[in-house]
Amino acid sequence: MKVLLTGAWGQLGQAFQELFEKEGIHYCARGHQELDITNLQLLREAIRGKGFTHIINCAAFNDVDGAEKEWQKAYLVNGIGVRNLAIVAQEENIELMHFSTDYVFDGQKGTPYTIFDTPCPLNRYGESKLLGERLILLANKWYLIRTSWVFGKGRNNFLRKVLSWSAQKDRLRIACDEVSSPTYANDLAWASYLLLREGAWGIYHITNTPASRYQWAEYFLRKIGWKGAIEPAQQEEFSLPARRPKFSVLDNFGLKETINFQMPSWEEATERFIREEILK
Ligand SMILES: NC(=O)C1=CN([C@@H]2O[C@H](COP(=O)(O)OP(=O)(O)OC[C@H]3O[C@@H](n4cnc5c(N)ncnc54)[C@H](OP(=O)(O)O)[C@@H]3O)[C@@H](O)[C@H]2O)C=CC1
Ligand SMILES: Cc1cn([C@H]2C[C@H](O)[C@@H](COP(=O)(O)OP(=O)(O)O[C@H]3O[C@@H](C)C(=O)[C@@H](O)[C@H]3O)O2)c(=O)[nH]c1=O
Repeated sequence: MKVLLTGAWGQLGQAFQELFEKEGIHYCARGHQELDITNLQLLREAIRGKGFTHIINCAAFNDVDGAEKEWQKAYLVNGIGVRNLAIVAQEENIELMHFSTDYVFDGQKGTPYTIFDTPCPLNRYGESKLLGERLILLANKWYLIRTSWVFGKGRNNFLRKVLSWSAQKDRLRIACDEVSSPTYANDLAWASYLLLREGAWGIYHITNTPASRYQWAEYFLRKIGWKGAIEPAQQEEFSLPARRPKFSVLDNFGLKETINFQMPSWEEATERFIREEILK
């Protein structure tokens, strides 16, 4: 196995790097500066004849509010970029793994979304990720993994935001009507790697267990010993540019059935995150 990792310095990219170091997997990590997935010519030069067996694409435009205005940027990275990777993977007979989001769903279903359900995004970011879902099909052997509320190394995840709000205020208002599943990047990388090792291409949902933003933030802040007040709030209160689904829990059906691995609970994953990233 020889893996090309794109978007290698994001949360998930770093989780894969750590995992591959531990497992002794031969890999090549390329960040945005070194390899821009929106440039097909550059991709061909970087991949052709290098002996890669797998590409894992962790590159993405993840600014959900920003994508409302900069939708072309989002479509380019999350759509066209994935198409480029699919073309080269197809040309070179390389397996392609890619990640999508719960935000391809509108949240209206009321029960967890399975891999059978039909996407219907509420915002531009969701549209751009759905475009990527369609274009990855150009590759011969693809793994499409939807996940949600990813947290790991780096500054840009919900818990990091909560942490910085908690340093500035002694009273926080957190949405209790927004429910999905927090997903620790290390758990996601591990389960994805097991799929890769199994050679089980196809579509998957991989998340930790469900929680509201409020439950998650409260658990985290109490575990780190924050003494301020946390009040339940409604999503509408925040008047953010992008609409977000209120209930976008993904059902992991198909994962355990394939690799016999059960994703850990969000509580346990959050505790590990605190030990590994916050208190280190
Ligand atoms: N974060 C989340 O909550 C969720 C993420 N996902 C998906 O999971 C995957 C991993 O997400 P995560 O690790 O959190 O993402 P991050 O935002 O942490 O990392 C994305 C990385 O992609 C890089 N990148 C951006 N544009 C390009 C480009 N044109 N070419 C190459 N690299 C580029 C960024 O570099 P730079 O910063 O330098 O631009 C960044 O390092 C993505 O597909 C994402 O959409 C799905 C659900 C939830
Ligand atoms: C400002 C504020 C927001 N919120 C809540 C409401 C709001 O919907 C939510 C937004 O948090 P974030 O900006 O971290 O969420 P967002 O960036 O939309 O998170 C999403 O990112 C993309 C990449 C995904 O794919 C999704 O799975 C999901 O993780 O935070 C509060 O609870 N209190 C506050 O004071």
